[in-house]
Amino acid sequence: MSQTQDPAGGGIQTRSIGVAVLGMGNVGTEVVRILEESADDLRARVGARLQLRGVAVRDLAKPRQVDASLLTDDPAALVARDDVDIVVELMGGIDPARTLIRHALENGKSVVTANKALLAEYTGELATAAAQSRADLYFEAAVAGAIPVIRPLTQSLAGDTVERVAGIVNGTTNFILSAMDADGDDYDVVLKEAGRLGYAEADPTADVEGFDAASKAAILASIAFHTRVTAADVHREGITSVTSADLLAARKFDCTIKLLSICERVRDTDGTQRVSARVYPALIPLSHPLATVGGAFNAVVVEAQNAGRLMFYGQGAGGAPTASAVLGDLVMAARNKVHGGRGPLESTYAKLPIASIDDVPTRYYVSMRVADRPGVLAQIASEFSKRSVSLAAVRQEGAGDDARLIVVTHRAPDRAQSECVAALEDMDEVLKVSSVLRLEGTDD
Ligand SMILES: NC(=O)C1=CN([C@@H]2O[C@H](COP(=O)(O)OP(=O)(O)OC[C@H]3O[C@@H](n4cnc5c(N)ncnc54)[C@H](O)[C@@H]3O)[C@@H](O)[C@H]2O)C=CC1
Ligand SMILES: N[C@@H](CC=O)C(=O)O
Ligand code: NA
Repeated sequence: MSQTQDPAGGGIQTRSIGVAVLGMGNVGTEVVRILEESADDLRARVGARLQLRGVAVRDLAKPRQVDASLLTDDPAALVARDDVDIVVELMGGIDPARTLIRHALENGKSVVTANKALLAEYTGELATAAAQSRADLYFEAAVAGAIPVIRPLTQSLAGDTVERVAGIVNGTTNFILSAMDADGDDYDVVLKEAGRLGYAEADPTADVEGFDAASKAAILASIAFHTRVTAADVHREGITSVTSADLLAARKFDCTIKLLSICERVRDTDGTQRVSARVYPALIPLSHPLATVGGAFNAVVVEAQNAGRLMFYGQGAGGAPTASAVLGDLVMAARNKVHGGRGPLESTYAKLPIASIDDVPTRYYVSMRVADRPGVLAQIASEFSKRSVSLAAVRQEGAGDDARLIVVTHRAPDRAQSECVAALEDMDEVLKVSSVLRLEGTDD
C-alpha cells in the first residue's frame, strides 16, 4: 500500500493498493478488463486506487488486452513484490496456486481466489495462514460464479442455523443437461460449446464427473455447518451416464434431470447431528424451482431455522460473471486494507461428523429391461420389500423383447436402495438395469 502526506495537513493518505493477478484466462482477462475500465469508480468505492502491479501468465508471447510491461511468467516473484498488497489467484489447479497463496498470506497480503478445487482441499491451511498474519482470504467466485452465496452464508446467516444448502452449482453440466433435454443435443458437441463459452474447467472431466460440484459442496457445507468438509467427504457421481433417453423418460414422470449438490444437517433419532454432502444427477419434478434453471445458470436453495427458505439464482459460470464476484471480493479486501477491517475468519467450531451416503434417506428411479413373463413384476417388487423399500410407482412399457419396467421408490436409506438394484441386476428376469437415478425435490 503506497501512501503520501496529505498536503492539507490531514496526515497520511492512502494512494494505492497494489494488485497482482495470477492467470489470464477466461476469468483473469475479465478481471483485468474491469480493473481498467472501472478504475475511477473502484477508487471511489475503496478510497484508494487499485493499481495493477502485474499479471502472471504462462505464455508471454500471446497477445493480450493489457500493457505488455505488466506481464510476467514468474508468479512467485510477482507475489513477493513489496508493492503488491492483494493477490488475485485465477490460475486454477492445486500447485503452484497453493504455494503462491500461502506465501502471499504468510506475508500479510490478502488473497482473492476462485479456485474451488484448491479450497475444497486446503481451506484449513490457507485460512490458518490468513488468520496468523491478519490477512484476508476471500472466495465468493469459487461457488456459483456471480451469485452471492459465500457472503450470505458466512455473514448474513451467521446468526441462524442452516439445515440445508442444495442446488445446481455447476454451469457446464447444467448447460449440457438443458441442451440434451430441450433438443436432444449430442453430449460431446454441447460439452465443446461449454468450453468455448468459458464455462468448463481447463479439464472438463472436473465438470462432467462431478468433481467441481463436489468441491463446491465441500465449501458450502463447511461454511453452513461450521465444520471442515473436504472434497473427499462428498459423495460424488457425475453426468456421464445420463442419456437423452433418460431425460425423455423423466419427462413421462413430469420430471427433468439436474446435477444436484446437496449439503444437509442430518439429525439422528438420538439427537446426534451429522453432515451429509453429496453430488449426483437426480430427477426433480418439473414444478420444482430448480427445474427451470437452464443453461449455465446456477441456483442455490438455503434452508435455515429462522430465515426459512432462501433462493439464490444467476450466472454460475463464464468470465465476466465470475469476474464480478472476484471484483466484489477485491473491493472488500482493499477496503479492509484502507480502513483497517478484517474479512470473515474460518469457522469450524461445530466439528460435526460426516454422514455416509449409505445412511441418508433417498428415493430411487430404476429403469430396466425385463423378460415379458407373468409374475416378473411380483418378483421385482419382492426384492424391494425384502429390504423394506416401498414402491411409490411402477410403470410398464413396451412388450416382448422391448418390455421395460420403471420403478420409483419411497424414501429409504441409500444402502437399502442400492442393495435392491444389485439384487435386480442378479435376477434372470431382469435383462438389463438401464438407468438408476435418485429422485429429489419431493416431500415423500
Ligand atoms: N470459468 C468459469 O466460469 C469459472 C472459473 N472458476 C475458477 O477460476 C479459475 C480460473 O478459471 P478460468 O479463467 O476459467 O481458467 P483458464 O484455464 O481459462 O485460465 C487459467 C489461466 O491461468 C494460466 N496459468 C495456469 N498456471 C499458470 C502458472 N503457473 N503461471 C502463470 N499462468 C498460469 C493459464 O495459462 C490460463 O491462461 C479456476 O480456478 C476455475 O476453477 C470459478 C468460477 C467460474
Ligand atoms: N466449470 C465451472 C465454472 C464455474 O465454477 C462450471 O461449469 O460451473
Ligand atoms: Na458466488
